[in-house]
Amino acid sequence: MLKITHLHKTFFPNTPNEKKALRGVNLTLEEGDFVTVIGSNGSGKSTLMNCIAGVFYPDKGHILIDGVDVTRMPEHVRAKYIGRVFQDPMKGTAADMQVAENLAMASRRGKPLSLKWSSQSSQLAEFREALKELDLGLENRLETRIGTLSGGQRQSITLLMATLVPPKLLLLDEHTAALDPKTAEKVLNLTQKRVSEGNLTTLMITHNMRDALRFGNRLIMMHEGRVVVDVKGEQKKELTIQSLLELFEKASGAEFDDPEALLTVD
Ligand SMILES: Nc1ncnc2c1ncn2[C@@H]1O[C@H](COP(=O)(O)OP(=O)(O)OP(=O)(O)O)[C@@H](O)[C@H]1O
Repeated sequence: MLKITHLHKTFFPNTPNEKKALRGVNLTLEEGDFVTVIGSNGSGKSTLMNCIAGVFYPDKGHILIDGVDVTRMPEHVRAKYIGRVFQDPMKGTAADMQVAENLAMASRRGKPLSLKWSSQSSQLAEFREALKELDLGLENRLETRIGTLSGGQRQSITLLMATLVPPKLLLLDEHTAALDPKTAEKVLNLTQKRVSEGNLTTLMITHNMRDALRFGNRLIMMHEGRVVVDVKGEQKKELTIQSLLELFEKASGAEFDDPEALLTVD
């Protein structure tokens, strides 16, 4: 489904500020893989996601989504394959547009771009049903401007929009980090539901090790621009924070003197 080979990305090459963000990432995801991604600050997690989404191109290597080489495909063109939710609840939705208008836009993924949207009652009923699932009382607020909603409500709608037309790949970049714990839990449970119902191939970056262990069928850990730990299936189910730290130390040669300084445990 997703095949990444020898991906390299260096920012400000050949300058005193040179930063090798990706140093040969290899990663293959099977259809339906739900992969949690952890790693210390600056290990390359967001850069990897940005390369996959086409925010910028890698210097070397290839990215294939469902057999299509998207490595140098413009971001707006490959957007038809990808659903994305960012850390910032203000991103991903159009604040000045109504809830229904935002959802209508999302329902047109992969179709020709058009700003025109007609409120077909069948579509409105579909949106109402989908909003009901969120359990946030939004099903009767289709005409509310998104900008007036709370961060948690907005992030839930962004998640809904990212999955309304099932994407080939769902990218979640610390999408609950800016929410209070209770709301974060709700959005994570919604994530789990949407991913398993749609059998969505998903990459979810998190700084929370418990969430990384709790969700998904596979976990990868990045360090200095590489994937250093990749655990799946039964082995993933049996992982504990302690065994994960040991795996990391073995694979990277680095020591976690203070794990909490690198990753949030709670
Ligand atoms: N657009 C950019 N321009 C310049 N440098 C960048 C850019 N994006 C990332 N970097 C640098 O590349 C390195 C990897 O950053 P990246 O954001 O991918 O790490 P991360 O693992 O997502 O970290 P965090 O957990 O802190 O979000 C860092 O040194 C960062 O400063």
